[in-house]
Amino acid sequence: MTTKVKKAEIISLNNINKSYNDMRILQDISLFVEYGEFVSIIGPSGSGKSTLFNIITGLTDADSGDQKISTNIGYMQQKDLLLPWKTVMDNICLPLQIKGVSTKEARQIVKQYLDMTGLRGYENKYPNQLSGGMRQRASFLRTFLTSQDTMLLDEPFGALDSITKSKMQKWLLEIKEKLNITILFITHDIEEAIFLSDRIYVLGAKPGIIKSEISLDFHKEEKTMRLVSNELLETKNEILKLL
Ligand SMILES: Nc1ncnc2c1ncn2[C@@H]1O[C@H](COP(=O)(O)OP(=O)(O)OP(=O)(O)O)[C@@H](O)[C@H]1O
Repeated sequence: MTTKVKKAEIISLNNINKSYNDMRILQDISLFVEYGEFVSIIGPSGSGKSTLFNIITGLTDADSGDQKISTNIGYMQQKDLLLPWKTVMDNICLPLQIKGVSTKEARQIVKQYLDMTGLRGYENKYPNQLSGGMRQRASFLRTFLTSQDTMLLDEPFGALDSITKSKMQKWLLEIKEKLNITILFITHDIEEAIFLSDRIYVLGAKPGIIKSEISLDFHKEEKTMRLVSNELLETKNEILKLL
């Protein structure tokens, strides 16, 4: 028997509750994320997933409960929020400039990541000249430069066609290793969650409660194998029954 060695918990929520206008949105949410993990949250529309991210990042206060965050967080929201009048390079430089880094230095920093993220050759284009996948890469790199530790990604591939989505999922796993980051990820797509994650929290709606925590131990090293395995169907059915 193998026992899992627990790594450092860098995000830990205990019994978080949140209501809007007397409507309970999140109820007794307890979850954790360990350093280096890829954790997904899957749940129906309106189950409070984005609200949970807003609470973790401090954009919204919980009504009750405890949270311990011991990591720097970059938050990539559902909309890519790239400024249409700025080039890709200038969009990505923004968070660094806001931190006080000079334009010249910010550009030098961004240049180091262009090859790794597949953005080389696109840096002088404007967001409306990019495909959906490229926009998400630019948005990802901009978010990464705000934190460099932990990324909260709210349905980053929700609007992409299935071929681009599949490429971007593989890209994300590669880039996660290269950048040595932790990811907390929201998705509606069960196969996407199974492919990408080390663990999944399944959220129920009205109110948003955690119905299950699923560890994905199969094909941990070679995640593409998951998509053709028997375990995929079993796990997919398990999640479908919960939703
Ligand atoms: N600032 C707010 N004021 C009032 N109600 C809000 C506010 N933010 C969110 N809500 C409500 O809280 C509920 C949960 O919203 P939230 O966006 O967190 O869900 P979600 O699971 O992320 O949904 P989706 O998957 O559709 O993005 C919804 O009913 C939403 O209308």
